[in-house]
Amino acid sequence: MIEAQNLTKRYGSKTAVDGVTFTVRPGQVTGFLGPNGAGKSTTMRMIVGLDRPTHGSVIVNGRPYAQHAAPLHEVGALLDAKAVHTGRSARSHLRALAATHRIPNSRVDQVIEMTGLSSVAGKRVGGFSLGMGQRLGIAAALLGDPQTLILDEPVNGLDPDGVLWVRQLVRGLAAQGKTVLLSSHLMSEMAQTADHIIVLGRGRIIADAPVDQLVGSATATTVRVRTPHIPQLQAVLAGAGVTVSNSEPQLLDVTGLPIERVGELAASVGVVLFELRTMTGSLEDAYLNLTREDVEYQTDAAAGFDPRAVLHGGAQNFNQAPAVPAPPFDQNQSFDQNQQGVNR
Ligand SMILES: Nc1ncnc2c1ncn2[C@@H]1O[C@H](COP(=O)(O)OP(=O)(O)OP(=O)(O)O)[C@@H](O)[C@H]1O
Repeated sequence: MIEAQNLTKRYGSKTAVDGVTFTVRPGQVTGFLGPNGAGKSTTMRMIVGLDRPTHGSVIVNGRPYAQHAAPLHEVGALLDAKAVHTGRSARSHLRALAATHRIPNSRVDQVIEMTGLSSVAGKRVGGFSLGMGQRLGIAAALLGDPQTLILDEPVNGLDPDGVLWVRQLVRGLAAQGKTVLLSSHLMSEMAQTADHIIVLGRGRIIADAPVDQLVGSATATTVRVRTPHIPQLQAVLAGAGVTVSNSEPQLLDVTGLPIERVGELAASVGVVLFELRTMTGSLEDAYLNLTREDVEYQTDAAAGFDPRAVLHGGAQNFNQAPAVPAPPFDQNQSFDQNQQGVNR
């Protein structure tokens, strides 16, 4: 469990995190969303004591991170996959971390296998691709079999197999009762992975709700009707609180009426329907609606885009079997044989 109270971080005149209060609960995956510069990474760094709050506090599993005697067993964090000694092999990097907590080498081998790094475990980290570095960061986060995991953009640079693996991994960890806080800019992926979402905008919390609730409240539900009798249907639908848009021939999108009522009104004037269905918004729609005012670094395209117009259909058990085996690398494709490309 992560509990933040009035957490604030200022860098000079810049307020990166502005009095946020939230709880990240065990047994579920909590997605941490927000535009670039919203304060997600700063918040995550404060959770693990890498940044000191200007005001407020944050505790993990009941106490500040720095007060845990064996933090790797409490909190596993992937914050910056590049923060690794490039001259070491993946295995020696993990063994060095493990030695700080008397974690046995057998656990190192286990997390190497879990993260699909077996074939490159002896290679220097300096030659790892971005995706391999991410896997190594996830391996390090899992090393102490912690109760709480904090993963900043863990799927960044992963191939589709890797993205699927991370999704299954974190879902499995949450199912074991662990607390998982995960940031990502991939909304479709987050929609499939998270149970609960916290959205930050300019350092403040914009939303903190279960995914379904967030999508339901931040997007409009539309009834889509396909009929050859558009004018007759439009005439009968016209009324207070009903919005009808006609984006294509034979197609109407109706907001403000339940699907049953649209069907009844069509029947009342003898209009034949070829299609009648409810279209709910996506997490991406909800996110874009929520953060429209809070995007600091905005492109013209994003500024002019109206998302509302687009609706789419515990215990330290080192012997625990890996929940989801990771797909191995194609070593020939992913590994920089010349050891030149650091974190490509
Ligand atoms: N060490 C620092 N010194 C000064 N400003 C900083 C520092 N770290 C972060 N900031 C600023 O604080 C704000 C929040 O940054 P942060 O990296 O937490 O955002 P973020 O939500 O993680 O963004 P992104 O999605 O781009 O990773 C930004 O304006 C950033 O420039």
